[in-house]
Amino acid sequence: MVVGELAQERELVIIGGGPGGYTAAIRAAQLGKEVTLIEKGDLGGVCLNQGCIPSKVLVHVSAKYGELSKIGGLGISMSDVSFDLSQTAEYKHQVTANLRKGVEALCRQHKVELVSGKASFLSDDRIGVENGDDFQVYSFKAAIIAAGTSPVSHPAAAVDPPYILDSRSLYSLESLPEHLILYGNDYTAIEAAFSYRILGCEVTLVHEHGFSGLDASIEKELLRVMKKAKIKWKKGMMLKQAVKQEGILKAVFIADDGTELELEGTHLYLQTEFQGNSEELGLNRLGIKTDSRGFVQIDRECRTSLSNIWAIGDITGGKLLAVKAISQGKAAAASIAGLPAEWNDGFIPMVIRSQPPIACAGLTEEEAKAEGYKVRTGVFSFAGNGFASLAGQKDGFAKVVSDAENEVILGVHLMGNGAAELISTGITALEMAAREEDLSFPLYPHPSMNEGLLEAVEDLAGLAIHKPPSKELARQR
Ligand SMILES: Cc1cc2nc3c(=O)[nH]c(=O)nc-3n(C[C@H](O)[C@H](O)[C@H](O)COP(=O)(O)OP(=O)(O)OC[C@H]3O[C@@H](n4cnc5c(N)ncnc54)[C@H](O)[C@@H]3O)c2cc1C
Ligand SMILES: NC(=O)c1ccc[n+]([C@@H]2O[C@H](COP(=O)([O-])OP(=O)(O)OC[C@H]3O[C@@H](n4cnc5c(N)ncnc54)[C@H](O)[C@@H]3O)[C@@H](O)[C@H]2O)c1
Repeated sequence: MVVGELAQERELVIIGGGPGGYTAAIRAAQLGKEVTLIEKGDLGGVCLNQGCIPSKVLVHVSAKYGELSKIGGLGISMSDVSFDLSQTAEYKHQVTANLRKGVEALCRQHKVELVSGKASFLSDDRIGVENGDDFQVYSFKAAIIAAGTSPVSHPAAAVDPPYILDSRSLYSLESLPEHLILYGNDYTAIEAAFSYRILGCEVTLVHEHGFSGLDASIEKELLRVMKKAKIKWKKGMMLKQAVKQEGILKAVFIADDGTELELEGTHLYLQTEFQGNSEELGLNRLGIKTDSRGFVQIDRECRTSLSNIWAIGDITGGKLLAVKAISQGKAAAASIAGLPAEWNDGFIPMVIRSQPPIACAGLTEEEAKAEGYKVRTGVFSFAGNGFASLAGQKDGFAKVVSDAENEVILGVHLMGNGAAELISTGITALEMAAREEDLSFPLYPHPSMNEGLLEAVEDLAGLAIHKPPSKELARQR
């Protein structure tokens, strides 16, 4: 091993080039800091290379494939429709490679020094970086830890890895699974259920509890759409054991009353727990406070228990989302630059790319009631929206939850085409503590899915135009 003799002096070092780390690097450079970004694998982290982007490539491809069966009625005819997962994989590689190149170019343009290698702390102001036989030492004034998490393997599965999938291997399959069993109630399980089912796989979704965090009416619509897509679904079952016997994967599930369910499949996805990648960094040696799962404890500025070290993204636990890592990256950079800084965990958008997608922010009706609000709700089905109708995408609805006492919007829940884009209006409204009128007064493009949200807001006062009156109102008239 070649060991650098002297510690090379740096101002700010960032460990991990995922969405948290590279956002922090660019923002800190914009704020005048000299930045060194250390990455042991690929720039872009889990999000770009295994997570957000690869999963959404499959969502996009399967949605296009699914549309083909409906285009006959539009006057377009096509023959010889086929699907080839290896070409999709090639497309995914091109997309991720281009995005990686983009991140690398941006870093260079902002004069962020990129260092390849595995970092670990030697002390509270020095870091070692190992790359093959080379070992370099850097001293720093400030550091940001953005090293992400690792999945913890599920205790009930004793099967070879190719047949057992976690959220990171689910999108790197070389061939389509014949029968994919998904055990989980998370975004990943739902997104994969739709993508793989639309591409022709048999899909069974099994979980112990309901889909976490969804408004009950959205969950009901999700189950209806899943049934329509022929995704099999079992609730209230816990995985007891998964084994591979004579080339067949067998998963045994057990209900509270002891009833067992045995499923045979080709692949089994297991929703796993995660642990922070703190051990390899030597955080315990430094005395940086972590919890029992290796998640680093931080304050509102993302500062750890050591005053010159910040931590951001998945390694800080809580909601493991790129959207949070990005917000924390900007806050940490601002804090290091001496600016007022606080990361925003107010209205984290919850997006599930089911088909059609779900996007929610703020309180569900059930949460608002539990918090003691006098709640009123407005609901508008996309079946009544002109654009949804012409695009043949009438599934889903918009629902708005508001405080009946002062008309302040408390939550926005969408399921329908374009929901992930449309939710930004809801988030802005929530962030600005908008009242119903703030959303119903502005003009909305026509025809567009946006009008679905407008009509849900109008429905709070029973004034949606493209919705029949309630039976009670119709009787009164
Ligand atoms: C299938 C899937 C779909 C997802 N979809 C979404 C989505 O739609 N929206 C969303 O917001 N989030 C999504 N996520 C979550 C998202 O990927 C993570 O929240 C995000 O990647 C966290 O970013 P991060 O920067 O904290 O860490 P990571 O992206 O995990 O990056 C950490 C980086 O640190 C590097 N590293 C670790 N240790 C060291 C070391 N010792 N030295 C040097 N480098 C090191 C790693 O190589 C890695 O590149 C998805 C995840 C998965 C798996
Ligand atoms: N559309 C999306 O936003 C989307 C889609 C897919 C996956 N994801 C993200 O992908 C990653 C993997 O997703 P997942 O759904 O498999 O995992 P998850 O984050 O939903 O959690 C998996 C398990 O770990 C537990 N857990 C998570 N964080 C914890 C913490 N800090 N302390 C204790 N327990 C914790 C959860 O309760 C759950 O049992 C996550 O980052 C997830 O948020 C996001």
